[in-house]
Amino acid sequence: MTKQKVSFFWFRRDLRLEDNTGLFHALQSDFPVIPLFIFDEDILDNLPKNDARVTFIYDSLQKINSQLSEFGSSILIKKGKTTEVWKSLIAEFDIQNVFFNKDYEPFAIKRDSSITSLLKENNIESFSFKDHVIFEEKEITKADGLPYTVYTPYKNKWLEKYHFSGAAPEYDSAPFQSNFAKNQFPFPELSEIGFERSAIKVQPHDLSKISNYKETRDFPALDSTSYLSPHLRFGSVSIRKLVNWANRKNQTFLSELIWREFFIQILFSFPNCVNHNFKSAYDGIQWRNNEEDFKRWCSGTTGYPMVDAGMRQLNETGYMHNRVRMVVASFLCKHLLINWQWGEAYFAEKLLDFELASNVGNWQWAAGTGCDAAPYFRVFNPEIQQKKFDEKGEYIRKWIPEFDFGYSEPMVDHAFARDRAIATYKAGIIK
Ligand SMILES: Cc1cc2nc3c(=O)[nH]c(=O)nc-3n(C[C@H](O)[C@H](O)[C@H](O)COP(=O)(O)OP(=O)(O)OC[C@H]3O[C@@H](n4cnc5c(N)ncnc54)[C@H](O)[C@@H]3O)c2cc1C
Repeated sequence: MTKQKVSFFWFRRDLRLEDNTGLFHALQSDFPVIPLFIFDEDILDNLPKNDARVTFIYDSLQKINSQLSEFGSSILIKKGKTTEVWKSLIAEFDIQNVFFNKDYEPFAIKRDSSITSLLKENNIESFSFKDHVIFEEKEITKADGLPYTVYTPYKNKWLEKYHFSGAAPEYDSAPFQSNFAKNQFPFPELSEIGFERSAIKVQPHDLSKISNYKETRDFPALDSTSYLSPHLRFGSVSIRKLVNWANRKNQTFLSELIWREFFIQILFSFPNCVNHNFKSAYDGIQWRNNEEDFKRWCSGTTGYPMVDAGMRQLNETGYMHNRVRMVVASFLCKHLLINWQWGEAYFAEKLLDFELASNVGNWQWAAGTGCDAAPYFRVFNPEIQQKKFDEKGEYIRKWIPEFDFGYSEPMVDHAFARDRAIATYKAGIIK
């Protein structure tokens, strides 16, 4: 029997039907479109069985599947090593085209290049699209064509280009949805993928408090930020819709979305920054890397309430407020003199919104080793940060119930740690 010729749309970090660039183009191809998601064993094998991000991905796919049922279609879910999965799909289906949205992380670039080659060897055309940023790769560069490494000029150029084009185009697939293939693929249980449901949930995003973003965003007890980060990470919201909205509503909020793109373009242009100091002059810093100190930081038992509250919030919920992230990161790198890569790895394991570009970029910013980073001699005082941003101690009490009953002493004196950090950095920076 001859097989039906089909196109595939490969979902990755774009888990939505609406305003999805690659999907919009796939649905206009000459062949019915099979939506696909691959649970990639190369990523999954390193995660705990109850990983909250896997639960979120699973739930997002379920939502997509139920939306697809309205068109008599369904999503094909596979689990395995990506190359092996694609080999078996090529054998099973008569695939004409494959569409997907670009991912700029080094691992993804390598994966996509090898899958594209495999498809080509089998005479299958592949098409990739910009979807999870407004401007990608080399679209925002300095006059000499080199990437920006300082945020403010990057942002100015970004805004100039954005305003010049009016607004980010949005891609409405609705007119083409009859082109989804009419297959009924079984939707697996989470356990069939080898995972368990996590008790930690991704919160829905909330834009209701953004009108006061500038005034409220730094106060963790107000809990007034958008909770968009995991949704942007996995693409359950469209960055184009969001940026167009932010541009009308709040420029400070828009600037934060541009920070996200700044770090994505830094990672694209300087992939080495994942494992190396962005500024190699900082390679000589003699980190203390004390394992007992690291454990106290991880468990939120440093004796500094702002640091401890943040780490407990992270451990319990997979989220931490941005101001507090800055405080805990500075504390790890400066007070404890632990290499930022340890903190980055811990955040990567715990954060629901873990995103390589933003995580590495912000950690290097906090450590002073990054591009456009905080100067090394700026050492946040966790007590002053607490007084400024949680004056009444509401955030702290929420995460440290024992706070009012004789809280433990700081594990290291601030003035001593500050002097030690500055001296160590000074001695380590290669002139
Ligand atoms: C040490 C450290 C590590 C971080 N790791 C991550 C990470 O792995 N993933 C991640 O998405 N963000 C990371 N951030 C940035 C920031 O803390 C989170 O994006 C933010 O707290 C998410 O909450 P929100 O969506 O409510 O933020 P909002 O304040 O509502 O901001 C809206 C969106 O803007 C973007 N944004 C805001 N601040 C930043 C920033 N500093 N850098 C880049 N993008 C930003 C995010 O996409 C965010 O969702 C990190 C920050 C620090 C200091």
